[in-house]
Amino acid sequence: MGRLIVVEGLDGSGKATLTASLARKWGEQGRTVARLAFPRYGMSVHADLVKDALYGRLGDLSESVYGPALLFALDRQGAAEDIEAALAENDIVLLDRYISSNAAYGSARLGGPAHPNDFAQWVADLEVDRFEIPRPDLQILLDVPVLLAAARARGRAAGDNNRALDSFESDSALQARTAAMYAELAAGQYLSPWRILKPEADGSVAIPADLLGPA
Ligand SMILES: Nc1ncnc2c1ncn2[C@@H]1O[C@H](COP(=O)(O)OP(=O)(O)OP(=O)(O)O)[C@@H](O)[C@H]1O
Ligand SMILES: Cc1cn([C@H]2C[C@H](O)[C@@H](COP(=O)(O)O)O2)c(=O)[nH]c1=O
Repeated sequence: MGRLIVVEGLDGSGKATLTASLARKWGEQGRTVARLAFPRYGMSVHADLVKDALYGRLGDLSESVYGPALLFALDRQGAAEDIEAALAENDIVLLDRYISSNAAYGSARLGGPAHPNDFAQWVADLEVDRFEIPRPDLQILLDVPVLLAAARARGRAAGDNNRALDSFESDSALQARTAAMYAELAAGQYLSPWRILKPEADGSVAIPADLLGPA
């Protein structure tokens, strides 16, 4: 049975870059790695609907906190069997965003740590207990300063006509509250143990040797 490892962090924090780098390094060690990113745009009707909500194309659903969170969760429920199968066949299943994205962004939309709420528990009850979505073995928080992540997200949007900032990405106060929520979830070991990776002064992220495991 493989390990389910998740990379979490803000929009533009470098999750896709880090997951690619982790997969390459584990592959070089001879480990088999399956990768998946959430939301599964283009693969799941729920992911495509939530994208519509993020770009204001679903009326008042965009203002809802629980509505989009339910769509994100249904996207993962639709992938649960594939994740179980990938765990049976690989050493590592590596995910770019997972259940904690829902907990962090939804709690932040309700006000973040300054307005304590039970949204993260609601997400765990829904996704892990009710939908039986596999629990992660390890979550890695890419703890990049909010302003750096925002600058990268803006830079990517400027260079790619298909990557205009969505309503979460363009809300800098939401991003700051989400960063605080991620810190809280990691400190509380939400759903699994967490590791926190911070960038070096030049923005690069060093992967600790013990995270890669024995060569
Ligand atoms: N260590 C790094 N140094 C410099 N630029 C980086 C680094 N990591 C990522 N970037 C750049 O920042 C941008 C965002 O990176 P990436 O797509 O990996 O982030 P992400 O967290 O997956 O974003 P999102 O969640 O918004 O899709 C990209 O243009 C990428 O090339
Ligand atoms: C999976 C997931 C994502 N979100 C948030 C995080 C982002 O701001 C957007 C879309 O994700 P992307 O990586 O920019 O494509 O949605 C969320 O709130 N809940 C989730 O489960």
